[in-house]
Amino acid sequence: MARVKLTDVTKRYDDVTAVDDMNLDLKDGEFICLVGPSGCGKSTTLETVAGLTKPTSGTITIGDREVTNLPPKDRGIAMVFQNIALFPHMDVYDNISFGLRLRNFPQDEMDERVEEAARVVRLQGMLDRMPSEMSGGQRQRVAIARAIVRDPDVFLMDEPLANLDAKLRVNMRTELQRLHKQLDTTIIYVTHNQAEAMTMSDRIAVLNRGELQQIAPPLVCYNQPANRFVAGFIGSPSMNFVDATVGDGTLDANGYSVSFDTAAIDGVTPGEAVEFGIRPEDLYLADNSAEAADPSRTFSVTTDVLEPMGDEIFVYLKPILDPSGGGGMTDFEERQGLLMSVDPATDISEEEDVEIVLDRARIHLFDDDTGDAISHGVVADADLEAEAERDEAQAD
Ligand SMILES: Nc1ncnc2c1ncn2[C@@H]1O[C@H](COP(=O)(O)OP(=O)(O)OP(=O)(O)O)[C@@H](O)[C@H]1O
Repeated sequence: MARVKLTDVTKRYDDVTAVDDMNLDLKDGEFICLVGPSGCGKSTTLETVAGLTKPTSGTITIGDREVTNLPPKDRGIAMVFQNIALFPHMDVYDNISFGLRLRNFPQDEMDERVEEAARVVRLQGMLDRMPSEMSGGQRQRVAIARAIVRDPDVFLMDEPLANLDAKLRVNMRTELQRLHKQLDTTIIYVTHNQAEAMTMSDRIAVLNRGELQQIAPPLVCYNQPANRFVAGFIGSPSMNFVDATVGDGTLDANGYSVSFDTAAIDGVTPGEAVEFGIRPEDLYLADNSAEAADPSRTFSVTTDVLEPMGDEIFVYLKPILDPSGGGGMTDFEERQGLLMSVDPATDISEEEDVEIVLDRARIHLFDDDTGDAISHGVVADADLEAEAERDEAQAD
């Protein structure tokens, strides 16, 4: 295992900046996922570490060696790609040991390494099988074993599970986590799959347009996104965003006000336009009259389409209208309504008028211009206490 460091790495292709001034510092043994929309520079970043692409500027260090100008074979890395290219005419043993044979490894050491790698990926007893006699998942494990035998300091994986069916993907995900624990190797892993990134990584690096947006443990990216982009990208379904104005101790959107401790947040002033974000699971149906009677906490909405997902129901809400009746159409109305996720046992139907509550401790505020996060879940203590008292009184 080895520390991997990218310092000011930029990669340009003619007029495209694929990677823009990337700085990453990965600890020994860390599992990092690179995520972001298509074309954001994930693969290019990985290729610069692999030595398959030379950065336009910047340096790359693996362990204590600068490798920026070294060929791939001298970097102590092994790669596993999406399209596993096993040699069809070779059995599993020969496929796994291919790289070692090229390096003229002695037979007994080669046997030992292949056996060990096969054990780690649970392919013992299959060494004389041909690739055509194996399932997609088994073939993928051969590809991983081929990387393991090289005993690399760093594994680079580019969508290694992308071609597998959903069930196998989940199995392989746990296999990779086990492998990481067992080998204790630094892994840089490119994926489109959020579940993979959330479950496997020590930290997620979120990229957009070649730029690093945030690198942090999965739950930090989820709960404290650095900016609106990360907030919208991490989490499925996506966070709801609403244009709002900062009031005096309130957050106002479309004629509604939520009491909000604006004084506790640095850098926002009354009258300022902000964007607030709330995740679908942080919206609730008002289920007691104390909540419903408190206009600072509830909104009257009409349900639109319902999507029962098995473990939850996605409830699309029609856009909220200004309760004063004034104002008419607003830009909020032209936007999509909010999405709420509720328990599958909830008694709810389409076209139903409901009162919803939003969990104020889970509101994210973003700068309207830069998209940078201003705050996450700031609620005045006094408000929370008052709410708790009302809820308690209601319960009695
Ligand atoms: N060899 C190349 N020549 C020119 N442009 C390239 C080359 N390789 C990548 N690019 C461009 O660089 C940008 C980043 O590409 P990259 O493949 O790194 O993105 P990615 O995040 O891995 O995308 P995906 O998720 O679709 O695989 C894209 O705009 C792409 O078109």
